[in-house]
Amino acid sequence: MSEPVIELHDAVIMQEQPVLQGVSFTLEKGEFAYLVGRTGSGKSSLLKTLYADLPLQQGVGTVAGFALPKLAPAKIPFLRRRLGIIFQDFQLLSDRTVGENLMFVLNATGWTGKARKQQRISDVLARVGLAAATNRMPHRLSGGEQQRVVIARAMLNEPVLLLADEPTGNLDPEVSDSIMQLFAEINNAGTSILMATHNFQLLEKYPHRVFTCKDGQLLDSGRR
Ligand SMILES: Nc1ncnc2c1ncn2[C@@H]1O[C@H](COP(=O)(O)OP(=O)(O)OP(=O)(O)O)[C@@H](O)[C@H]1O
Repeated sequence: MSEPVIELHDAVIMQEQPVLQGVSFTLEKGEFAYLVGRTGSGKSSLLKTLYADLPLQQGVGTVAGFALPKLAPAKIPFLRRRLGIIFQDFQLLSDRTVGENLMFVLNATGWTGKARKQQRISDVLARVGLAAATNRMPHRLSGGEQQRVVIARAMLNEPVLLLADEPTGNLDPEVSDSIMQLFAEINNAGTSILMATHNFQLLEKYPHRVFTCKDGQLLDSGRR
């Protein structure tokens, strides 16, 4: 069997003080899991630890094959290249077209060859149903379309894992549904997904494994 995409053992998730303690879980290749819990319970902090925005100071763990404790700063971009990271607020560069936003990431992650890069941009935009949006400015797109561009951007480097923090937080139910369907397609193609959400309707409608942050611990509620 291939190694898990995420493996944490007895990890402490730290902000200025411990947020979650004794965190142990694995997420297998191709698995989809939700991360739920009240405001301030530690969902974002856990995700930040997984993409090395917060250091893992206690416990052991690997993400996408990178050992998290003592991960050298120079290695962090290589870890992030294996991940797709998606937030609630879209964080597209507002002064560049959709295509330029995606080109920016390809250039920053070492892609070469103009035709190859343009082909990759066309491919990911087609995958999220926005083939015609290359030359549009982000603010001319709806919230749902902007989130699709963010997902396209996250897919550029064929990540093994998508980490999504409230990806439907600003979207109405219908648009949230279409984002979930897109996630399902991405997941079915083999990418693991860990998604923090407050939206329990999505959990009911698209059942997957559920992790709950509660009282400083991470509980594995199993599949709903
Ligand atoms: N940058 C920071 N510096 C210090 N403490 C922080 C920081 N960010 C979050 N915290 C604290 O860490 C704890 C967990 O916050 P976190 O943002 O991980 O929760 P969350 O479950 O994602 O909340 P929400 O659902 O509101 O996004 C909270 O007590 C919060 O105050």
